[in-house]
Amino acid sequence: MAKILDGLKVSKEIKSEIKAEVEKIIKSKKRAPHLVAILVGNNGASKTYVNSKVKDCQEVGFTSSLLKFPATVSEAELLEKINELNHSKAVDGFIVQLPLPKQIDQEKIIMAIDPRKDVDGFHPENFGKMALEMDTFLPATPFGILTLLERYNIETKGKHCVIIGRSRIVGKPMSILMGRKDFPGNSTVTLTHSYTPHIEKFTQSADIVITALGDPHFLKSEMIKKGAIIVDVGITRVDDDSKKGYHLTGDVDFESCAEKAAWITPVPGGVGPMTRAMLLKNTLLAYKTSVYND
Ligand SMILES: Nc1nc2c(c(=O)[nH]1)N[C@@H](CN(C=O)c1ccc(C(=O)N[C@@H](CCC(=O)O)C(=O)O)cc1)CN2
Repeated sequence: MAKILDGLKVSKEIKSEIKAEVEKIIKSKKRAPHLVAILVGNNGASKTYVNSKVKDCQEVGFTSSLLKFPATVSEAELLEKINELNHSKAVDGFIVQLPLPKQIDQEKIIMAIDPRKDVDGFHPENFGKMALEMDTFLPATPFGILTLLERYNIETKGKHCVIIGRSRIVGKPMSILMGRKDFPGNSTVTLTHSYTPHIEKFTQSADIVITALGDPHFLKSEMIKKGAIIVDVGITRVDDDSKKGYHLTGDVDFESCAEKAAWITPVPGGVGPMTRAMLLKNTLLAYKTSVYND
């Protein structure tokens, strides 16, 4: 039976480490780090995520602002706000919650963010630095997965890591990070996607499988090898009769895969909370490296 990679527990440890650092900052009479989150439209999951990001900031002693825009907002309006935040001395880092409505060019928005405040690590300059193993903000979800593996002392060196999904937020950066020379990296990486025929041919030989598809129960036990490490990034809301009206399901068929794997992340309580903790880490880094904080 697989052991659990408990993202909720590790995220709490990381938050308390950050909180201790913030207490020292405040004691030395400096201002607290400040994160701004931009939310566009009414996507239920996005609302949940930004609200939890604001709550996380309160928990560790950061200040934060949540800027809400209607789904009809123009690209020009958003760009104007980004320009304002880029120049604000009071803002260390900011994020634009994705996905954005169709009329907004996501790449244009990301490109407009000052890379020094890009605590999501999505700007091409930061993505390039990540690929070249230079110091920068790492995208929160892959950063969270690496930290989770590191805290559980999971060996990645020389292992075959198969990633399912090539999104800009998870799959693509994850494929680069797992192959980097620093720990936990040094894996041999296979990046699979919707045009990969017979994905099971790859996952069956993988030491580590990372799924980021949003396809509930996609990864079945017959697709993995015994003793594999399974990381589930998928979080799908499935409608039901509960009070909330839905429950969360990952890409992994948890019950069957847990019988065969050595380690596995749960959904909820796995990668999601780690994503949030890493955003805090990046915001603290932005604060420490801010040109306004000498
Ligand atoms: N600007 C960004 N947009 C998006 C990102 C991102 O990193 N930056 N990633 C995802 C969503 N995401 C962060 O924003 C995120 C996903 C999941 C969780 C989380 O805490 N999940 C919980 C369950 C929460 C729930 O009740 O739904 C869990 O898995 O235990 C936090 C953040 C897309 N957009």
